[in-house]
Amino acid sequence: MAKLFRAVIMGPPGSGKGTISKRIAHNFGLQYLSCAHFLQELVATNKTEAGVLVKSYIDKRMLVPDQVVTKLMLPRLEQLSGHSWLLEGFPRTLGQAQALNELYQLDMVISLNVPFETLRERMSDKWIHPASGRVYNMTFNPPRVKGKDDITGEPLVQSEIDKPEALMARLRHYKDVAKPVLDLYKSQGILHSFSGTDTDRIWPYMNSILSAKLPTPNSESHSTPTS
Ligand SMILES: Nc1ncnc2c1ncn2[C@H]1C[C@H](O)[C@@H](COP(=O)(O)OP(=O)(O)OP(=O)(O)O)O1
Ligand SMILES: Nc1nc2c(ncn2[C@@H]2O[C@H](COP(=O)(O)OP(=O)(O)O)[C@@H](O)[C@H]2O)c(=O)[nH]1
Repeated sequence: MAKLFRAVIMGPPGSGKGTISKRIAHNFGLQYLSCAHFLQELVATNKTEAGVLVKSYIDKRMLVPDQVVTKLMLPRLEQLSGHSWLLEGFPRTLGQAQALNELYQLDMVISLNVPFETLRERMSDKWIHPASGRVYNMTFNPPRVKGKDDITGEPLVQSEIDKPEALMARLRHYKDVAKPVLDLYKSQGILHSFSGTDTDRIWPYMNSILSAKLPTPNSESHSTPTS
């Protein structure tokens, strides 16, 4: 059996983690797990103590405490044993990275660096379908019908947290929390940073680095799914 590949993608809000993760998962046949989506699903479907606790943090857009999130994510990862995977949004903190390190040897950590001004422009053009989390950008990946989700036809909304002041605060927070995590992965020699203003220009570099490390079950081409 081919060696399993374990990767993590990191980057500030709006840097294209979700967009690029879907391309990687599609091209290389990895299982893609977004921690935020996983937590949101848990909140929606699991009315246990854990679900209620997670909801109390998500409602305030706060980070869920490390012990809580690792206790949920690590068993979820165990369900993916036998698969190569790409994690987005986990680990977010040094504590989470250390907990993950105890169980898995990561092959690669992708870090996206996108200038603030670009993030600000993107976020002012970003629309979401709240129920599914599908994300659109009015220039980069617009919905088929203006203002409507491609799958359900329901209305798209813009979020308060994507407005410039809120974005600036989220960015500052990201930098503080991510720095020790990135330092750890750098010291392990597995950090690959990609800088740029356009996902479509970053992607070919990333694709070629990944192609050297991974077999490609799917072709070079990519679709830009929104779910
Ligand atoms: N690994 C994690 N550890 C703790 N809390 C988390 C983690 N991942 C997500 N959350 C929480 C933080 C928020 O309350 C909520 C949504 O997270 P997320 O969608 O990542 O938004 P965000 O604004 O923090 O970042 P981004 O816009 O980069 O995705 O879930
Ligand atoms: N204009 C533009 N928008 C982009 C580009 N890449 C991603 N986006 C959009 O930027 C927003 C944030 O992207 P997303 O992948 O959700 O970033 P994440 O928050 O890091 O997961 C979404 O609306 C995307 O459609 C790009 O290269 N140019």
